[in-house]
Amino acid sequence: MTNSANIEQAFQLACEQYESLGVDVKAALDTLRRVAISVHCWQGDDVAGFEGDDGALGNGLAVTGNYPGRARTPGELRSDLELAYSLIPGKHRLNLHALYGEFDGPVDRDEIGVDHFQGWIDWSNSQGVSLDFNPSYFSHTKASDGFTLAHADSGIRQFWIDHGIACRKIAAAMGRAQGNACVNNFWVPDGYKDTPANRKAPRERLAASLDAIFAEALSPSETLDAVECKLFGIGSESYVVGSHEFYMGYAISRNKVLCLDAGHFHPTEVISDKISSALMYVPELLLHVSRGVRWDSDHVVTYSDELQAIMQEIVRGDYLDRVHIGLDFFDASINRVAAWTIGTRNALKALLAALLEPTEKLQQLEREGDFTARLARMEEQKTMPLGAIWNHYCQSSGVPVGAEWLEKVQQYEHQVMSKRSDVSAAV
Ligand SMILES: C[C@H](O)[C@H](O)[C@@H](O)C(=O)CO
Ligand SMILES: [Mn+2]
Repeated sequence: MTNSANIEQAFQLACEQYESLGVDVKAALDTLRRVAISVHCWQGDDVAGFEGDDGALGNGLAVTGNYPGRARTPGELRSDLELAYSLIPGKHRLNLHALYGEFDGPVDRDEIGVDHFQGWIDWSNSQGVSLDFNPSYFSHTKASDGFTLAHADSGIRQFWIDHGIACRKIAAAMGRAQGNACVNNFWVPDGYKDTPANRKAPRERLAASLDAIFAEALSPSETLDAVECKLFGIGSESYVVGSHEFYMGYAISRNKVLCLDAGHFHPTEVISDKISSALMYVPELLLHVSRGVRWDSDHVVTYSDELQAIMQEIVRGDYLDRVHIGLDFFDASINRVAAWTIGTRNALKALLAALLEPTEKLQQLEREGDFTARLARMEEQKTMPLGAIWNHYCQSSGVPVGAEWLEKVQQYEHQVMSKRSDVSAAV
């Protein structure tokens, strides 16, 4: 049933079903086509980066798995990304971390500049893939005790402040080059393994450091600053300086973009329920769409209830212009191009499902107090022929339909990724 005539026939039948509910399928697809997901570079190489050290990950982040073939150079990462983008319908963005610069020799984090990212800017231009950015506050000797911007030592704090300032300049240059704002997201691991005696002082230091980084006003048409909270990390189980309350207050009081990572809250706490509250008080949100599993916050995004709820909230609240959708997962136990493809296609599929809801009808039933009909219609919606619309969208976007994309990844793995030796052998 994957030949193109069958796909179109199934699409026509599905359109009739959706349209009988008052859903405008063409409008839904036009909207979906305009949404650019920010695909995270770090799934491609297990968050190792290109700083020329051994790429050992640390400071609250861990990648598990040893699937062969991770990207070891910027060229390999770009090639892997190009394959992933060719399997995902629509035009998307790339979210780069500062440790992915191209460095001739050792360049410390407080010294990085636009030159180190010119290769990425050129690539972005040639591919039509806009960039987002992140300072890297981990995997560094000056973060080895788990503190950076909230460090008690003013010299270490200043080093990381300078890193943040350098990253804002790079993000602004990216935004200028691509003609749209580069979202620059700040996440710091700072926290304590065990019960702190003073929860207040590190938070005061973090706020002061962030204020120093953001002191210079940069054009929002070039770059937007985002801040990301976390409940706990490996080694910061008892206390994280940048908690949800800390950053919610910080973003509101400084007019910053608030980043909500789906894996950064209590296991039963969901970010879908936070979107409409946060957007009452902050101008914009950045989402790190991820999937928490027990203690780990970064599994590949699947078509889960929470993924669907996140996309429903964005659509039902009419927030597409105020929410930047990014991804954040890193799984080294499966093919990494497949991980990107699965996670991004799922995010888009869930967004399509939300766009195909009879939102106005559901909200009208709710206003009228008809909760029986609201529940009945929401449940019926779950078995509407989403797959037929999705297949048409993939086919008309020139990307593989169904699991056909997997063959392309397997072929690439056989021809390219499997020939990569271990990182230590790469220069
Ligand atoms: C590598 C990312 O910046 C990182 O995952 C951060 O966004 C995060 O979620 C940390 O847990
Ligand atoms: Mn994140």
